[in-house]
Amino acid sequence: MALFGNCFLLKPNFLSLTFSSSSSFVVLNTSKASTTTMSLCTTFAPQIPAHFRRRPFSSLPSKPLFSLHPKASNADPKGATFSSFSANELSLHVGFLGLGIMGSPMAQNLIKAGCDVTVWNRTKSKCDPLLSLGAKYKASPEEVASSCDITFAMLADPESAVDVACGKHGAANGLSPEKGYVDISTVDGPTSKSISRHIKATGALFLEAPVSGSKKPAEDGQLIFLTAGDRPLYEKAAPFLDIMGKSRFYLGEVGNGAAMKLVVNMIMGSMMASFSEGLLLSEKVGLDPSVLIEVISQGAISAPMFSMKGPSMVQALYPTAFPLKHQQKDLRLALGLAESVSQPTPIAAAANEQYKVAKSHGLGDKDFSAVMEAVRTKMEAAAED
Ligand SMILES: NC(=O)C1=CN([C@@H]2O[C@H](COP(=O)(O)OP(=O)(O)OC[C@H]3O[C@@H](n4cnc5c(N)ncnc54)[C@H](OP(=O)(O)O)[C@@H]3O)[C@@H](O)[C@H]2O)C=CC1
Ligand SMILES: O=CCCC(=O)O
Repeated sequence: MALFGNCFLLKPNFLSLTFSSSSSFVVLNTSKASTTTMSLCTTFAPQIPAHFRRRPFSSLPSKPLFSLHPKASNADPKGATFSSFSANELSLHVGFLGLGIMGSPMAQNLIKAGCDVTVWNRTKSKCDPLLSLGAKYKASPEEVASSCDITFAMLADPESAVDVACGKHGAANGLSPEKGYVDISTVDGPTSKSISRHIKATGALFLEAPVSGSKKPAEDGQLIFLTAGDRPLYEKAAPFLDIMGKSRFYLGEVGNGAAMKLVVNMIMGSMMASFSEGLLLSEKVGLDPSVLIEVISQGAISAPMFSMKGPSMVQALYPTAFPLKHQQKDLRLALGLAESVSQPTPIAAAANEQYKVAKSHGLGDKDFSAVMEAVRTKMEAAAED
């Protein structure tokens, strides 16, 4: 990487970024040679008004921005063995609160890896499949937290995350020093900070750890954890995160994990709304949307999400992996995050309106790809005008 005046030159195959697994420093790997040079250079874009131009980077950050750890186990691809974890780590008692689409397979992977897992869910019947795999049951979050060393929570939204952590018979009542609480739910930073304060008032440690990845990655132990909070708890929970996920980022102070997750999901929600518009437009102008999906899959805007969800969207089928109501919640929270720093986000705001319409049509429990039905309704209404 070189800086030439205003130009920031990257040789993508020559320099690859890797991240040390033992420290939080970003490492530049210069081992791969290439002649390709890509430039992000303000002087190459004189038509862009100065105040919109990208400011040149003056140097690499002097402080690490985050640390990334790839999966630290030598688990086989099916998740059958986890021999890199010591008996000591796996002997910790682990609690799991919230057994929805995500929580159930995550807890199941912990049980299958040999962990001692105690579960609780508001709707008790959802515990049954896990109990038959060997999990223990407690009747409240408080009882789970008091019987476990680390308690994970995977709840629907800020309200339920607060209630389960801080409410009557909430986890905080069962916590004490030496214990830890890891909240995996997607919530906003202020909510996460408030939960953190409650948890830490008990002497226990707190980590926020929302995930990227949906139902299938949860089943396959391939989630991406976006963690922030007490570093000692991050280290203690790492073997369990590695059972449930393929990588983990440690992002510093509580709120940073939540913010990262909301930014990712803001982009995702806008992408899906835009993809829906494209599928419907292609059909309207006489193209085969299935061919559009194939064309996209071969080009620069290819994304697993389009290839995986596109074929069922074309058939107006939306089998739920990520509920639409949660995507709308994330857009709402992301817009709040943007507002807190006075950043305009008109694209996300427009996408959010589509999800709100879809929700009002009773599609909240369908997959978020059902936003296409809101786009379709608008298109049909416009055709009638
Ligand atoms: N599905 C996905 O692809 C992904 C989801 N997420 C996020 O993970 C979280 C969980 O998602 P997911 O598993 O899909 O959601 P689900 O709707 O399937 O599960 C939600 C869970 O929260 C519980 N819950 C809801 N309200 C309350 C309440 N008031 N008190 C106690 N428990 C409550 C539900 O209990 P009950 O069974 O009784 O209803 C259930 O266990 C959300 O924050 C979501 O945004 C993150 C990444 C991917
Ligand atoms: O919050 C949901 C994220 C879904 C995904 O990352 O595929």
